[in-house]
Amino acid sequence: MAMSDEVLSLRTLGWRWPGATEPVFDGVNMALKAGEHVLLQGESGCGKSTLLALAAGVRVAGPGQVSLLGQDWHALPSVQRDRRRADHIGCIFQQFNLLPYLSVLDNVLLPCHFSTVRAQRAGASAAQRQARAQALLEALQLAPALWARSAAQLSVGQQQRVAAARAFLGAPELVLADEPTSALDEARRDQFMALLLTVCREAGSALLLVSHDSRLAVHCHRTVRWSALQSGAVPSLGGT
Ligand SMILES: Nc1ncnc2c1ncn2[C@@H]1O[C@H](COP(=O)(O)OP(=O)(O)OP(=O)(O)O)[C@@H](O)[C@H]1O
Repeated sequence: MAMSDEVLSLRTLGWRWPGATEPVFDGVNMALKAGEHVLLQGESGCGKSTLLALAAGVRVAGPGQVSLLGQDWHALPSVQRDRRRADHIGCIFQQFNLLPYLSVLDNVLLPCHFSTVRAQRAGASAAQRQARAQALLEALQLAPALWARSAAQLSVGQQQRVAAARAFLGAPELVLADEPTSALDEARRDQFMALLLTVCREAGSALLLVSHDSRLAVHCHRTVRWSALQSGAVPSLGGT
C-alpha cells in the first residue's frame, strides 16, 4: 500500500493507563486506506475505545506512532490536533455527544462551526450547507418533522442517525464509530448499518468501526480481530 493511500496508520502503538502495571495493548500495527470500511472486532474491555481515542489524537502519550493523512499526532501541539481532528475526522461514539439544547439540524451543522475545511466541503453558502445537512438526515431516514426538535427529545435510535449525519457532513477523510449499533435490535441494526454505509460511500470517507459484534462484518470491506492486532505481522490490515 502506498503511503499516500493511507488515511490512518498505527505503528507499534501501545497504551498503559497511569498507575496500571500492564499495558492495555502494545505493538499494535494497523492501517486504513482511503474509502475503506473496516470492522475492528474485540471483546468488551479489550481496549477498542482507547485505541479510537489514540487514532483521533485525543490521547497522545505512549509508545509508537499514529498518523492521520501522513501527519503524526505526537508532533502536533494540542490546538493543532483539535483543528486537524475537526477538519478530517467524524466521530460516532456510544454516547453520541449531541448537544441536547440544539436542534437536530444545528447538531448536524456543528462541524461547520469548528472547521472551515468541513464547512467549505459541505457547501459554499449557509443555505447550501443546510441543504446538505438535510440531505444527510433524509438519507439516514430521519423524518423532517424532527429536524427542528432539540436533540434531547429524540429516541436513542434517532439520536444515532443525527450523530451519523453530523459525522459525515463535510466529507471527512476518516469516520470513527464506537459500537454505533449497541442500542439497536437486530432488524434496526442491519437497517442502520446499511444507511450508514450508504452515506459513508457517498462522502468517500474511510470508516473504522469498533464493536464486539462480529455480525457487523457483512457490512464492511474487512474485519480485523483484536487478537490479530498485536501479532506484528499486519503492518496494513490483514483481513481475518
Ligand atoms: N480512564 C481509565 N482509567 C483507567 N483504566 C481505564 C480507563 N478507561 C478504560 N480503562 C480500562 O482500559 C481497558 C480498555 O477499555 P476500553 O474502554 O478501551 O475497552 P473497550 O474494548 O472499548 O470496551 P467496551 O467494548 O466494553 O466498550 C479496560 O480494562 C478498562 O477497564
